[in-house]
Amino acid sequence: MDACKELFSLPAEEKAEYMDAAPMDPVRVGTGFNSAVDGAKLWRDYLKMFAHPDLHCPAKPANLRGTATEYATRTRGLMLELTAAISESLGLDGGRIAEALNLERCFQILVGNHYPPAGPDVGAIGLPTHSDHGLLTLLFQNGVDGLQVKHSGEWLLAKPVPGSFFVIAGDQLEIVSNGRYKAVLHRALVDGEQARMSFLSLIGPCLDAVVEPIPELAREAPEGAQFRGIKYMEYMEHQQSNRLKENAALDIVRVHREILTREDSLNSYPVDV
Ligand SMILES: O=C(O)CCC(=O)C(=O)O
Ligand SMILES: [Fe+2]
Repeated sequence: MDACKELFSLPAEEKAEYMDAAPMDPVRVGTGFNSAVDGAKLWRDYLKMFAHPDLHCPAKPANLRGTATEYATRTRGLMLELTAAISESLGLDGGRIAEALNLERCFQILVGNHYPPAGPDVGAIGLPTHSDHGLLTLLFQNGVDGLQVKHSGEWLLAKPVPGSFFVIAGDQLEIVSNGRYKAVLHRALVDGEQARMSFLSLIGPCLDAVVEPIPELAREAPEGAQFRGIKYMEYMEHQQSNRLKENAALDIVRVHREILTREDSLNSYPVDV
């Protein structure tokens, strides 16, 4: 987190090469600071770097690469263990999801978010409502709250236990589990006085893997397969490059898809997550 803070405070010319990056470039630095998008002020600086199969990292600050390598390795190990437990919770063999998604070559990304204090600007938000495109995300924050999750139609403040990770289920988990696990809708609010930082490690399937409900789960579900198969890479490109409302990316693969009104699909933020 310190290395990340240092990166955000580097002069703009040191970060410039990563600031013009496109959604699928392996290192991206961005700011939503003070930018008005559809009337909402996004209040966030971020760093994103692909961490697996290959780690891509800005050259500065000098200690970032070492820290990121260790962080990526350890959090990946933990998420693979969680995936095995999830697999068993679905009545499958522990290795079944890892095998179906080729997790040996899983895609992993590290994200650092910095939300400066918003002061009296009550209209500012950190990150609008979305679900994460991957399988699982581990979120760690500095002691300032702001993450909210939607549960039974209500926004609840997620208060991670200090020193622990908060686990977020992503879109690929919803697909592969045939909807038994739901991708969590979440958003980040900003604090009036304190800067908030969050650091995320996300794993997804191998980019070439075609993700679909595990056949055993689809067979035992009365309504059959809830999603059609899609290559994870294509899913991610779709989610990252479109103006989508909340978790509407899942709708492109949903079999019994709800009909979106034109207004619904246009009333959206370009969410860069
Ligand atoms: O900062 C947070 O609490 C949430 C960040 C987040 O959801 C994301 O980067 O995808
Ligand atoms: Fe997220």
